[in-house]
Amino acid sequence: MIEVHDLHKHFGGFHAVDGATLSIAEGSITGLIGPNGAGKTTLFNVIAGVLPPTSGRVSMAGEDITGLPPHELFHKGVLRTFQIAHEFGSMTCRDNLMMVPGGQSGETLWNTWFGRRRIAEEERALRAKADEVLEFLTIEHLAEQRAGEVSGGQKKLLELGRTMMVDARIVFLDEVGAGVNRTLLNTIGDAILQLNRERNYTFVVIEHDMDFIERICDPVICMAEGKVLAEGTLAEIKANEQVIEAYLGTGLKNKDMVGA
Ligand SMILES: Nc1ncnc2c1ncn2[C@@H]1O[C@H](COP(=O)(O)OP(=O)(O)OP(=O)(O)O)[C@@H](O)[C@H]1O
Repeated sequence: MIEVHDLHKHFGGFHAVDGATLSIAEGSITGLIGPNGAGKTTLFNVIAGVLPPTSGRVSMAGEDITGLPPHELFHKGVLRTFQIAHEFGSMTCRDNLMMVPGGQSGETLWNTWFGRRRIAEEERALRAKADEVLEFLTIEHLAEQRAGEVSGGQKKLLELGRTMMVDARIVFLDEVGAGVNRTLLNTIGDAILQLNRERNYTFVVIEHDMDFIERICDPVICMAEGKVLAEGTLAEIKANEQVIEAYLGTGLKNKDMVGA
């Protein structure tokens, strides 16, 4: 579905992504792992149009999408989750979801004056959709709560929920489990699996929690120093000599990987 060919992203003389080549199969939940500083987030940001590549190519279903800005990728169903921005923290969780689709009639002055009924209908439909998403994620009780006041894990669910307000095809999740308690992490895992099975979402997931990766991801791609080291099931990756070497001595955060 997505093919990344010889992708480079340099910051000055530093090669954060250094010739990464990989493919993401349609319908998969692909895990992207690697020690700190391996270039995972940078790779995500380049694929999702947040950063321009230095060189290389990204294509989706054969179409060149290299360097397309996030809003164009959004319309093609390529979504990357973002933390709920500070300025939206004072809006309710429901409103945070309702503002995702964009392009509603209410956004033009003409429609504000003359299209009131249509706007009201669109708002009703959006509100129903947002409530459906909140229910799916088991956080319907937070509909009226300000997004800035819910827990870290609930915010992560809301971030995932934003991708459900539009017809996503592929969703990039960056450390969705960071700082999230086990129960909520299980809810997030359930939601990802369900979206994958029932709505054909393809996911690419950056995560340091190996239990989470093991539960939901196949295949797993391991990066180190800006390159792809190995691809396979988590068991295969864990047994890979190059992977073990890359993880060794990289600090506490990576200890799960080498069983230290
Ligand atoms: N805007 C930037 N300017 C300069 N260097 C950057 C920039 N963004 C990232 N880097 C560097 O690129 C390298 C890769 O960073 P990146 O965040 O992609 O790694 P990562 O694999 O996601 O790491 P982690 O697991 O710790 O989040 C790091 O050494 C980082 O310091």
